[in-house]
Amino acid sequence: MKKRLLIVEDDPGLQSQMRWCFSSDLDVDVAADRAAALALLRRNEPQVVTLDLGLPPDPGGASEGFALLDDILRLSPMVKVIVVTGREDKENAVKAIGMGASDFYQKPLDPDILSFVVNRAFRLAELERDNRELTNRQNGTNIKGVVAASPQMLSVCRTLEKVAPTDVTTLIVGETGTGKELLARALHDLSHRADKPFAAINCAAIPENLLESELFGYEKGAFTGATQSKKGKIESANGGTLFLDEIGDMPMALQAKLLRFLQERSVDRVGSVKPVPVDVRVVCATHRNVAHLISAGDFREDLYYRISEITLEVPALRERQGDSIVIARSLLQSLSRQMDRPSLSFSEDAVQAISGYSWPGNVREMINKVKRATIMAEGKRVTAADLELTCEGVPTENQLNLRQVRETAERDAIIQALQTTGYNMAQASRLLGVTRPTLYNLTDKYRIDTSAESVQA
Ligand SMILES: Nc1ncnc2c1ncn2[C@@H]1O[C@H](COP(=O)(O)OP(=O)(O)OP(=O)(O)O)[C@@H](O)[C@H]1O
Repeated sequence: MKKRLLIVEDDPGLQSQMRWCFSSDLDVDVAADRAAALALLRRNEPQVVTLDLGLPPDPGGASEGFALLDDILRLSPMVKVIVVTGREDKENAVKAIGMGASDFYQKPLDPDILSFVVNRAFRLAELERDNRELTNRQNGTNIKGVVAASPQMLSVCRTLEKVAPTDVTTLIVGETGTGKELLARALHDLSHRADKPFAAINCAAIPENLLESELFGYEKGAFTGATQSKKGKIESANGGTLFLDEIGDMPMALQAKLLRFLQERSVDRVGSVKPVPVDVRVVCATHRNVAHLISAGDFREDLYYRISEITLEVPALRERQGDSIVIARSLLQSLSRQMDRPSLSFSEDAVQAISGYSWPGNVREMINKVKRATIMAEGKRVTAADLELTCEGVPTENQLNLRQVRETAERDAIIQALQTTGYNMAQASRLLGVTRPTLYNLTDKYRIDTSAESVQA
């Protein structure tokens, strides 16, 4: 693939110096403002962008540059953005890196150093692309209970498999119903602690005054009604894994006590002054935005750093290409077996509705809908109406360009056709109105695994 660089710079002198610096090795585009930069990003899909933060209408400040950085990373998260700042402008450089820029470069322009920084960014983009392709090629997951076929979820599963054998404190974040608890259990099951207890507690479901004694336990006489001593969840997980669900909802006072436990690895039961040493691996989960909680003063930053030695971000179901139909099929199979209605399958309109729907309640919502449909279906086919579904589209402003829209639609249609025909290439190619060789070319192009066995339940 040809290397393409987008230079965003409003100073005509610097524009031509930079163009001169790179045009012998790279395809170079130059934009002087945000609108032109976004148009070139959509049209030419550069792998690397150099971005001068001081752009019109705020050439002396950085507001327009930051807004553009945000746009670029939203539209094309894999692009490497090198932020170009003034000589003394360390603060903005740090802020840009925090937002997701991959590097920064300080003026005045030194062609050798800038070339070095730009080449390094191209190398990084290339390595990441190779890595993504490798991940896409290895389809399927062996994690018990997790059904996944999308590159996004498979990548989460691979990270989980690497993290599980270690004792690092792991934070799992993701919308409600995405499978955070399922993954927390998988972390335990794949660890050396698997034959020891997995103790889970939902910090949002227990009233504040009870949560402390539930977590830390209490001594006899610690409060009215404490007729005998009781171990808390932390102690009962000894040797195993403690799962703190909805950690974002933990009251401030308890956050301090939890932090102390994480630092000292011993618990103080309520009403006791003798700490009890405990060996647990801690996994936390939340559907809330912890950064927002911290800035609102509702979550301790020091505790956040303690619990997030590794963070697993579970994508929403709508962001996982091809997963919705694979999970729906697996659910239909198990639920119809449970309800004694075997051999149910989805009709064509149901398959389309499942793929087109945005699943705001993620897998949990899907379980409810498939359960309902299993009860309601009249024949052997479950229809979109049984699922109470209608189709939705992706908002245009979140799509990079027409090519991306076309390719996403093409990939989804191929996956759907393969799934509908049980991965029969001849039938799928007829359904899609293309020849078999064309279908093989397309599955190669999109790295779609054509063997049904690769999609595991
Ligand atoms: N990839 C998956 N494959 C199969 N089942 C799944 C998958 N992800 C989630 N589930 C199922 O969906 C349901 C909800 O999952 P889970 O409780 O783990 O979500 P959660 O993110 O912890 O939700 P919440 O934030 O509301 O606590 C569970 O029954 C779980 O087994």
